Amino acid sequence: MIRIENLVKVYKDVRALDGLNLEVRSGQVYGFLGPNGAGKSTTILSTLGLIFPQEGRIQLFDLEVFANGRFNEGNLVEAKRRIGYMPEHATLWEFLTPVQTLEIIADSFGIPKSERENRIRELLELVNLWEDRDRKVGKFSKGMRQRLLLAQALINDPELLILDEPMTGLDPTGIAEFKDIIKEQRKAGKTVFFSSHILAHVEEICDTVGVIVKGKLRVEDKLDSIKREFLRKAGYTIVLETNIPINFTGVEWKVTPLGEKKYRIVAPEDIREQIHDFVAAQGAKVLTMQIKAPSLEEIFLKMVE
Ligand SMILES: Nc1ncnc2c1ncn2[C@@H]1O[C@H](COP(=O)(O)OP(=O)(O)OP(=O)(O)O)[C@@H](O)[C@H]1O
Repeated sequence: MIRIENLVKVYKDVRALDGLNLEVRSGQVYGFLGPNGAGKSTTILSTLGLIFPQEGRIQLFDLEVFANGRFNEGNLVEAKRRIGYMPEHATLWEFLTPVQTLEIIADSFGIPKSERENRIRELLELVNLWEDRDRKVGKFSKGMRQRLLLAQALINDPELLILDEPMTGLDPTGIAEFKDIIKEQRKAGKTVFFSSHILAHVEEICDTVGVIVKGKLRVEDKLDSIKREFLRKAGYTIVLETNIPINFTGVEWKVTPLGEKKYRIVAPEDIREQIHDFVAAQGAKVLTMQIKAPSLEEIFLKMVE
């Protein structure tokens, strides 16, 4: 649905995108993670033709929208008809109600009046704002505003949703509600690409995560695979009983004698195989084994280091 190759965007003296490669496939919920200033908004704005990158290639669906330093306007317009976009800093008309807001957006997409009423009701029910349909948006909480912005992004029944930091500033209830709506979208067969600088936002809902750091994609994988990979780098503490003094040299293990025949081994990586070999060769016994797996937050921090 989105294919980005070697994208470069330089703002004056800042190289915001430094040869970015990224691919979002049909039906995926893709979490685009990265610390503040990593280049997430720049990627999204480039993808939608809202800013001009200098180099690289962007394809949306099967349409080439950017190549050789220029946008293909025809392809871009065609692609954008099939996309729903929620910007990071969007404004709402404070004196209008959700229904009035969506009527204006529906008109801008040329949705016929006969379909408009049903479509708006359907969307407001989906984002849990139907009960508030006649209240002024100016009185809405951050969570309600974000849900209304999402309803706006969905007005044209898009195949691909692009959401820039949609959960930032929401409280835990707001985040849970927003995640539920995204899960519904996935069930309905939509592809969702959303950015965040908070790892917890991508948990439970993303199939794939891409991590951008300083304008480059550092990791692109399934969340489970990323977790597994880091589990191999977890800390291991094993207590062994053995008649033979342990003397592992040349490895980063810390061996501490714990009284007669007992040793504690602390290692910063998965040493189960080596311990197994030692136990098999020496007839030693494993008394306890602890694995200190890094939390997702620690994994993320390691990736962006
Ligand atoms: N219009 C601009 N002019 C100059 N520099 C810019 C402009 N927009 C962004 N930048 C710089 O480009 C880099 C990437 O910014 P971008 O907004 O894409 O990051 P981000 O990952 O979306 O960050 P955040 O999570 O804070 O929104 C940053 O160093 C930023 O300061």
